Amino acid sequence: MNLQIRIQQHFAASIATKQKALELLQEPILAAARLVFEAIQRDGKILSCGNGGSAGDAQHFSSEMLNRFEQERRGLPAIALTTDTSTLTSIANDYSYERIFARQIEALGRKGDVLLAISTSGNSSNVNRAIETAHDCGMQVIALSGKAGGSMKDLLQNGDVELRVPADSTARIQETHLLLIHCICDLVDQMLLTETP
Ligand SMILES: O=C(CO)[C@@H](O)[C@H](O)[C@H](O)[C@H](O)COP(=O)(O)O
Ligand SMILES: [Zn+2]
Repeated sequence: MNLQIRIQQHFAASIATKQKALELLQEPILAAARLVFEAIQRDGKILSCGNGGSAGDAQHFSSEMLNRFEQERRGLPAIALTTDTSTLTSIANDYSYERIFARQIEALGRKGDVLLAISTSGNSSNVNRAIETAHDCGMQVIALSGKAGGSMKDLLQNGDVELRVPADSTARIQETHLLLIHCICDLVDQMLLTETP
């Protein structure tokens, strides 16, 4: 098989997924950025989590908050719950893998904080436990998902935002999640830069 055709197919599918996402997700992207902005305004923070590629996305987001995105501005409060291997391995070992994020939220989550929960299937039980615990702490949730939304969609409450990418391929969903994250970072920067002191 001509491998160049596969490259062309990957690009075409990625572009088509992003185009469809643009048509469906503009309002929820704006709502997600508002949740992040409002949390920062009330001295809250953003916790983020996900597995595999989505763990990378959780860290990508927190680094853009803590350091910066494209504009010069103060560092913003965010913690990726995916990075501390001592904490992750001890929770998984002493309790269960399902609790690796929830246990950290019990310790760190405060009313007014926001959880960025990332799962392409919506069926990762550790991410879903994190959502339940975030709600117990009085936090709102931004859910980045895909496919049919999985069990994650049934956990969301009023005030949460679901950004479900209209695709079935994990890779296409992940590529679009990163675009959504960059949109949110940019919108938050715009909101911060135009806020009246
Ligand atoms: O990056 C990829 C596949 O592109 C994988 O590492 C993928 O993230 C892992 O299989 C995850 O465990 C999938 O979890 P989820 O997106 O269904 O929550
Ligand atoms: Zn991947």
